[in-house]
Amino acid sequence: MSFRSEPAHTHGAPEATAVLLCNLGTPDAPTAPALRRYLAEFLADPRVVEIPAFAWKPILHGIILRTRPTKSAAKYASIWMPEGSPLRVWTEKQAKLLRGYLGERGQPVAVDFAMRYGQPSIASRLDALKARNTTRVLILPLYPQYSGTTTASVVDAVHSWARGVRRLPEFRFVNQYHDHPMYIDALAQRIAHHWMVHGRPDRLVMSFHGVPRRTLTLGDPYHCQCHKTARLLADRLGLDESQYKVTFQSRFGRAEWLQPYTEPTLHELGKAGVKRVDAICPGFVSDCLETLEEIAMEGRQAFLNAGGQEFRYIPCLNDQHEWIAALAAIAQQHLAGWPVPAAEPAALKAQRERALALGAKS
Ligand SMILES: C=CC1=C(C)c2cc3[nH]c(cc4nc(cc5[nH]c(cc1n2)c(C)c5CCC(=O)O)C(CCC(=O)O)=C4C)c(C)c3C=C
Ligand SMILES: [Fe+2]
Ligand SMILES: [Fe+2]
Repeated sequence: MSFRSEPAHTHGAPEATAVLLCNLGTPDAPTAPALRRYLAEFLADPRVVEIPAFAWKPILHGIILRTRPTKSAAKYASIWMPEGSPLRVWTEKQAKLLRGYLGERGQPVAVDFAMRYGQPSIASRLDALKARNTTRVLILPLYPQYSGTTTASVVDAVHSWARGVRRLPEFRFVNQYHDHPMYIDALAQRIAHHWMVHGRPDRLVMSFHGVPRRTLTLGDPYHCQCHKTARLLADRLGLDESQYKVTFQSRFGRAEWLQPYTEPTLHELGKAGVKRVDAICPGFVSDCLETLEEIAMEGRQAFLNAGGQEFRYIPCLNDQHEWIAALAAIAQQHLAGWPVPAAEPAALKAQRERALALGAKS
């Protein structure tokens, strides 16, 4: 192990605080080679696929990475935006907007974003922050519900960057905010606004990304946190249990995942004569393949093909004002009490002179 040589600390250079928004990641292009690169990194993470490497690697490289990239690329092509992958476009926009909302004791807080898989990597953004003399970094995963498969994997990436660095910044990590009142409020307002325009459905389906069921029995709080988010949101909207349903989507592989599964549920609702369904994905804060293709396209078809009459997908929080305000509050709550270095003597002198000019007693 060797640590990089680094420039000596530049005395007098302002030390900075930064918030790094971390999302899952996405391919660079809707093409099979880009998907192969992305999925190879993603699916090799032992946090994501908990199968011993000797058993998993032959399946990943021999089967999955030969077949899935072409199929997935076509799906990505159907949702790609002129500026790029929706997940990246929205995450970048959230970072840009959040920059305008944050300020700490007169010190500006830098805001950047990174992806756990693909680009811009967490390591590359931490390098950039360090080069700007950032000495405090708040890691804010864009996952409201904690899961070992996602949140903990972001922490792993930060630690693996840290292993090669001589002079480390201080870190703080946001673990979860599934019940944060401003997050719940932003979701409620999203839905209420949608209902003001389109009217209320017969059933609101709240679909969360799934994880293997085994992780629940092994102690992952994800399932409970999804249900708590849903219950708080339903309370806030005045829905009783017959008016909404919590489901889990995106099952991968043959093992059992959290149930009930989203698509079969939509099919059953259509078959049971439920006429109108709205779907929202409260665990995703940025629209992406899993929401725009799997729910808004495939989910809609499942419901309509089974006899349902109207299906509306309610978009993610994306760049909604209430959501960025919630992110700012979450960041500020975690930045609170973080000691910042005493002001430079020159700044203190200028401050004193301003105070004297304003009539303060010396
Ligand atoms: C293989 C197991 C997977 C686990 C466990 C998993 C957990 C998990 N994922 C998200 C959020 C997202 N996942 C997305 C895509 C995606 N997820 C998996 C697999 C697992 N996810 C795959 C193979 C893919 C790739 C898409 C495909 O080929 O079908 C995305 C969208 C990314 C995008 O580019 O749009 C998100 C977001 C969470 C929150 C989570 C656990 C809680
Ligand atoms: Fe996923
Ligand atoms: Fe999917």
